[in-house]
Amino acid sequence: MELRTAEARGTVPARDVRPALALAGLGWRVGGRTVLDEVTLEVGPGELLAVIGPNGAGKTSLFNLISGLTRPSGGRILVHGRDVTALPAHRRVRAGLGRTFQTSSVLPGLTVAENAQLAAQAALSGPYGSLKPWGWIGPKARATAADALARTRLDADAARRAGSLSHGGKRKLELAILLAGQGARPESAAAGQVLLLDEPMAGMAVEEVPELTALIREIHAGGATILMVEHHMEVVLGLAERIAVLHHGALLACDVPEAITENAVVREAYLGEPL
Ligand SMILES: Nc1ncnc2c1ncn2[C@@H]1O[C@H](COP(=O)(O)OP(=O)(O)OP(=O)(O)O)[C@@H](O)[C@H]1O
Repeated sequence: MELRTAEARGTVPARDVRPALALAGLGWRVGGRTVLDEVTLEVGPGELLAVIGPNGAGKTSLFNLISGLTRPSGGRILVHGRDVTALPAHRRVRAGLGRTFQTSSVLPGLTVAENAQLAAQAALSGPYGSLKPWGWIGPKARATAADALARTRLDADAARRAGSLSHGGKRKLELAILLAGQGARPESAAAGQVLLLDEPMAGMAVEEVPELTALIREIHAGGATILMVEHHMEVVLGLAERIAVLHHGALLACDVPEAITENAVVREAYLGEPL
């Protein structure tokens, strides 16, 4: 007897089941050492998936591979079904893949608005720039940046020098820069943004954590697919729909938060550290 799913029988509407981001057997070897070992993971459209793991597990290396800063030794990376493994970082950004960095990428001497505007204009101009002089900001970039600052509640600080913001403020500006760069591209908005957030809570004062958490929740609720590396377990458990656990470069588990916190192998990997 032929077994067919309800979707194949046409009793439920067909939906786009392509993952927003798919990693297939992704590996990275450097200096004779396997830093990442055949990582296979799918992030669904609009999903928020957190990657956790002890120090040195390979989380940043994984982000570097996905964003195109380093090339994998093996495996493939697909964004909305498109193979981006061979694309340079700026072409991946055009495919809808944006990233924040663990270390602040904010330009401290510029104003908050200028930081966001430059990101938007760079996205609009492409990797080789336009014929306009450096620093030229067009009306579309201004509007996109203003929208990103409003979404990150930085509009009141637009005229401030970015360097004068608190650490939390700088992390918010990083998010605004990411949103401004992505928002400037209608093609990536249509396809759905895939945002890689590298330890957004790193170095944050305790009182600043809830606001940034709420901001990430809002960006996610707006439709973005988010892959987030984060050590702060309260934030991870509060935001993530699924949690992937990396250990010694291999994917130990990937499941809903309740299953991960109960997982004995995961607990063992953390050597008794609280999850
Ligand atoms: N360019 C490199 N050359 C050699 N080894 C590297 C390189 N980059 C990373 N590694 C090693 O790969 C391992 C994983 O590092 P990675 O920074 O990805 O871990 P992580 O999970 O992000 O750690 P943390 O939580 O401390 O940021 C570490 O042992 C690191 O020393």
